Amino acid sequence: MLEATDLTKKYDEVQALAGFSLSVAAGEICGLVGHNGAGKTTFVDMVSGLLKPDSGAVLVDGVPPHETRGEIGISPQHIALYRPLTVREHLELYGRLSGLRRKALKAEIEELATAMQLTSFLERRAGLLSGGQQRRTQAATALIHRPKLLLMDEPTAGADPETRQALLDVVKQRADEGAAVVYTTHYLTELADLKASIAVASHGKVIARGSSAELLDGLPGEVRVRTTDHEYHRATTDPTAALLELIAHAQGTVESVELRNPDLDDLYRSLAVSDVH
Ligand SMILES: Nc1ncnc2c1ncn2[C@@H]1O[C@H](COP(=O)(O)OP(=O)(O)OP(=O)(O)O)[C@@H](O)[C@H]1O
Repeated sequence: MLEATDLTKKYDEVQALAGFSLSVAAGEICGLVGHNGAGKTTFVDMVSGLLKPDSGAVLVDGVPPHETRGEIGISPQHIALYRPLTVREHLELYGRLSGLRRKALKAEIEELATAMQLTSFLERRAGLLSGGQQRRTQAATALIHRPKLLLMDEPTAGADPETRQALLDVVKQRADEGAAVVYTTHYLTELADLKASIAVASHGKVIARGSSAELLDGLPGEVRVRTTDHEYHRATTDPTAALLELIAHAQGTVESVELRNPDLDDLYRSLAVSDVH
């Protein structure tokens, strides 16, 4: 569904994208992670057709993004709502722009408002919504026309747990219905919840790509032993051996033992992508 190949983009002296390639299939949620300034938003803007690459190509369903705008839903990183318009007017506007009319439009608005817990705010102006309500409205404008490609750039930034869960549930449902989703986030646990494949961006390119199981394979987890005297911990790919060794050398009486499998935070650290430009 999405094929991006060797994208480059330079802003004056900053090489924002330096050979960024990423493919996402229909029905797949791709979690795009990476440090601040890695190029995630630049990539999303390119796929949505807002920005032209210096070189490289983007194809959405086989054609360039500007030829298939109606099939793309975008939830930008920064809230971009029209303050005087109500939530319903936003959804009507975005729905109409994509060709939805009358009954079909009304039905989509009702269904999405319920799923995104927006029903009681439908007649409220965007300027009077709380931050979390604005986030949900923003995401809903990307979803209203059931696009084939969903670009969600940190859609849960600053959202409360309930808002976050409602959004994750709708994104999962849309992927189950066949949408390809690019989902950027700094909350790695969300990607486990979404059962997303992972793409790790660093310095303008994708440096690791696969299922989380593939990317976590071989990474060390952690063993912790707490005794009456001390707490011991060790990173290891062989938890049983590490645990026996820690217990053999621990001082005091063992109070608790904890085994932690590697998670996406470990992956992030192992790829050393936490450096900030
Ligand atoms: N309009 C612009 N003009 C100049 N430089 C820019 C512009 N937009 C982005 N950049 C630079 O390009 C690089 C990539 O930025 P981008 O916003 O794509 O990163 P990101 O991965 O989305 O970061 P974050 O996680 O902070 O949102 C950064 O160094 C940024 O400062």
